[in-house]
Amino acid sequence: MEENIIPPSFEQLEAKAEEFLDAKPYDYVAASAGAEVTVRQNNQSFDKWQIIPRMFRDTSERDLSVELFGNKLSYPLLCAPIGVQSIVHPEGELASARGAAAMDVPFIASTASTYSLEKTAEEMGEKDKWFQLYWSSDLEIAASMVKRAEKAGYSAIVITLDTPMMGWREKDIDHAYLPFLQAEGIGNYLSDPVFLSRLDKSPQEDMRSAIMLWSQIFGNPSLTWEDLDFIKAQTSLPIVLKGILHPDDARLAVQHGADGVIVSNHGGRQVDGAIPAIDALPEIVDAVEDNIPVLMDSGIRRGSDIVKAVALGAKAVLVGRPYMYGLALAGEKGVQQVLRNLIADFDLTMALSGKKSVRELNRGMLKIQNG
Ligand SMILES: Cc1cc2nc3c(=O)[nH]c(=O)nc-3n(C[C@H](O)[C@H](O)[C@H](O)COP(=O)(O)O)c2cc1C
Ligand SMILES: O=C(O)C(=O)c1ccccc1
Repeated sequence: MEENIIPPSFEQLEAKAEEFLDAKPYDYVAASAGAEVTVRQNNQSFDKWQIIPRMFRDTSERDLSVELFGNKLSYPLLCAPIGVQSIVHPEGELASARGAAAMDVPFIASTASTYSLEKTAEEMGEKDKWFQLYWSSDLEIAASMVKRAEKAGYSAIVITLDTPMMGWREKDIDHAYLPFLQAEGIGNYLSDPVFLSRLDKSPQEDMRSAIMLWSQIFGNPSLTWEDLDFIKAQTSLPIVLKGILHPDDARLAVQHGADGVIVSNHGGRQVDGAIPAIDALPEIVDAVEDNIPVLMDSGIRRGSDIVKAVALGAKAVLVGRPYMYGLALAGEKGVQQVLRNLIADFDLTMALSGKKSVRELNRGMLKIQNG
């Protein structure tokens, strides 16, 4: 890889991806819902929190690891589930999964992947991987995917609750861009025995009908808390609920037996005007009272963002768009470099704040501006 193909600055990385990609796929990744207020505030809200570094604290040896669901993670960092990655790079999720594995960062494979979950798992060998479920309105398909993920070696199931339908994404509407209509992002369906059994003709013979069926069964806006038992009954893996923003929903998650929650507004792609995830985090951490781990995503761009989120009580964070830009620019190596930069920045920021272990990060090290 050429020197500097992955700029260390997020803003430059994004600008470079914009230059490199066609407008449609770039906007699909970069843009958000509505006037894009939430995506901006996701980033700005981190600035409100200020770190108060401590001195003379022997930070020569540092431990960045955390424990989650009985597994040790090298860093409090995972790759967020991102669908249709083939729109920015032909190897899509396969390259991202390899890049994440090389950095010892768990990869969360999306239901809406272009490549099947089994193929992605193969790329990662024994490295930690989670599967993200879009809970189909065809319940047998949802069950089938969860069982396939467990069989393929995934160690947790993330259920995304905030996207039973796509948000109002003005740039995509303007471009009339829906990658699924070109059969991208439906690899887990085209490889699913239950999905295939619903078709009269195989996708090879009649892809249009397969895509039509996908569009009918993808989302499931009728789900309620009572339905969670259905998925729990399909698997022994921990269940993590993604898209939690209200403390009452975090309490409901605990009551209904979720094993973890991810505080997220989907990178601002669903409800424009939604609360920034970092602002929702502290109350949610308080609401779950250490019963289950709380993770967060939406706006993680630099090491200091990770320090702040963990200090506010997140056990780990997920990063989304930055690694997509790395994938676009340099495939597997690009993903690796984006993650390496983020981890190096996190390590330095933690050390320079006077902390030698992730366990030492706490709210006492932060001050809220004008607060
Ligand atoms: C192009 C794109 C596709 C996404 N696809 C999924 C998906 O398939 N499943 C999911 O749970 N979240 C999906 N997300 C949301 C991410 O998992 C994550 O919540 C968000 O990107 C985090 O914000 P960040 O981009 O600011 O880091 C997607 C995000 C982007 C940018
Ligand atoms: O674009 C997204 O944010 C997303 O979550 C998604 C949903 C369905 C298919 C692919 C991606």
